[in-house]
Amino acid sequence: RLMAKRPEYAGLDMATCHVMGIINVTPDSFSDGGDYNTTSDAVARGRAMAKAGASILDIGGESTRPGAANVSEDEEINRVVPVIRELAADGHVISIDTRHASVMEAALDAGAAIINDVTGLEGDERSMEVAAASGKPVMLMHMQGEPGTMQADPQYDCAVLDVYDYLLDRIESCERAGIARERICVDPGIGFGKTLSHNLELLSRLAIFHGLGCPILLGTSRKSFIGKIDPDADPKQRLGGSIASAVNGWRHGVQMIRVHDVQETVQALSVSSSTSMV
Ligand SMILES: Cn1c(SCC(=O)Nc2ccccc2)nc2c(=O)[nH]c(N)nc21
Repeated sequence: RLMAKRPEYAGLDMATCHVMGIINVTPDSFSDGGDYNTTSDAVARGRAMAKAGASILDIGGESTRPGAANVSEDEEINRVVPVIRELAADGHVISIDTRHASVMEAALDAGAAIINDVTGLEGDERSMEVAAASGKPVMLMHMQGEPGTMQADPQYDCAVLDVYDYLLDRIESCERAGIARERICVDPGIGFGKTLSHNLELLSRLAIFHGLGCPILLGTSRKSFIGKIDPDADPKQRLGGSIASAVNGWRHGVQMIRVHDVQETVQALSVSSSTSMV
């Protein structure tokens, strides 16, 4: 009897929903002051997230928020490599959140298992070749414009179909470069060049992206669309909305969810799946 091959991505079973923990290795994310605090705090946070049930730890050294301070590629490397090295040595699955090829190379060398690029491997002309040569899984996210200006006036004919077409184009570009579809994950890029209504359209029609034949990653945690729905909520007061949008993603069959609050999200997904007759 032919055994059905269980869907897999980065060694993870794609028949279930995984939580990806966010680790921003930027001085303002952790205690201000020397790198020692930043590295050791980030490593401790990663270990806690893994213990709380995160399947992947997403490590980034450059904030992509509008108005964020610029970081040199070398500074970005100096921030993320020590953290990746320690957490990869523990055996955790690490994704490197970067749009720079040089940072991808350093992170992969330090043990990163996945490339998470908010520019869909377009932000640096060497990214595609670095990703292809690495043989590692990639995460392709949609962004309209650049982080600094993307929220000025986002325009789409139809946000869902335009994002779908972009992701299909990026997948085909990756395949031409030798990246098999089996090592590609797609992501609609909530908050990256989208108005509130664009974000809500995408969140309510996430299942369409299964048509691309790749696992789907969703990042909604603490994002400003939640603050637009509940204007009183600053980023640290958006757990309810983050959880609700994670469960919505799960309901649409999303396979990975990128969050700050791992334990709470893991619990919400466990209760959601336990209370739904499948
Ligand atoms: C690196 N990265 C980011 S950073 C933006 C962020 O968290 N903003 C934010 C966080 C907290 C509060 C307000 C805004 N978002 C995604 C995503 O949605 N998908 C993938 N694949 N990678 C991503």
